[in-house]
Amino acid sequence: MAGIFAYESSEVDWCEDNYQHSENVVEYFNTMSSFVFFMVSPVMLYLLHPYARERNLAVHLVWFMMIFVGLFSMYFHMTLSFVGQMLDELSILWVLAVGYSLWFPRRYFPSFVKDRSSFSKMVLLITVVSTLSSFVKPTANAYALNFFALHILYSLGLELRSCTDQRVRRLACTSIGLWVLAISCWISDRFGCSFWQKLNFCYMHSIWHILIVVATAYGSTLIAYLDAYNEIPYSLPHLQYWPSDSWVVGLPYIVLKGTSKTQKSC
Ligand SMILES: CCCCCCCC/C=C\CCCCCCCC(=O)N[C@@H](CO)[C@H](O)/C=C/CCCCCCCCCCCCC
Ligand SMILES: [Ca+2]
Ligand SMILES: [Zn+2]
Repeated sequence: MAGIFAYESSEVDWCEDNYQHSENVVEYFNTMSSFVFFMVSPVMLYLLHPYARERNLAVHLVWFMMIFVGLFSMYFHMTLSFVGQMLDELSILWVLAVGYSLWFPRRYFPSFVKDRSSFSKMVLLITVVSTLSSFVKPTANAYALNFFALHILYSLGLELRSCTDQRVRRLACTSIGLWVLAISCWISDRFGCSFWQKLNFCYMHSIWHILIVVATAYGSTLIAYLDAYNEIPYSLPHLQYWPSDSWVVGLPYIVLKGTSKTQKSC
């Protein structure tokens, strides 16, 4: 039993050299870069509050749980333990489950699902079964999780087919661009380690941490915007960037310009 908590008891070992900067931290930069979860999550909780208050306070669960994803990611890279790996992967699975329950467009619900509450129960059941199955072949979990990103991109493509709003399209392009960069880093750390070792630059997984958090901030705001547009159109949702709309870098958020039932804008 103690073995599953032991340092390096996970079958996964990322490209970064182990114990390079501390004898207690296996992968120093991968551990430290997980700090970005703690920086972005509180800002997103703050920025999404007006939308969450109007739509459903459960929206806050996504970024609240992302703080735990960051915590478990730090623990995993610090120890490379089996428990760390499972906590890291299962916390991502449960964030995805909450995201799907809240935001999956109701027009794509399977025909036997009558409302969002039944859909959430179905997602809960699938997530519990997936949690149990994840112990069967733990090395396959990360690949399975990445397939959800493909499904999210596919669903976004369907949603955006008829949208001509330039702000929405720009956010979609940035989200997808960030995700492509992030997943390229993840794959190249996994499969191109000998190349990065020759360059003496084994930090692709650390860069993935930063990019995937920002991609999630962009992607989840886009999904939340489309949800607001469909589910609470009277609130007249608009996209803005924090700290300033005119800055090149910033985090997107939703401003609700209407409070009573008025017409749609996109
Ligand atoms: C309609 C559905 C809406 C759902 C929206 C929910 C969005 C948030 C979901 C997940 C957050 C991703 C957090 C990533 C944490 C990374 C921690 C990590 O690095 N773990 C690795 C080990 O250290 C592990 O190998 C990684 C496994 C792969 C995780 C893949 C997660 C899928 C990411 C989905 C991101 C959506 C971006 C949307 C872009 C348009
Ligand atoms: Ca390593
Ligand atoms: Zn990681």
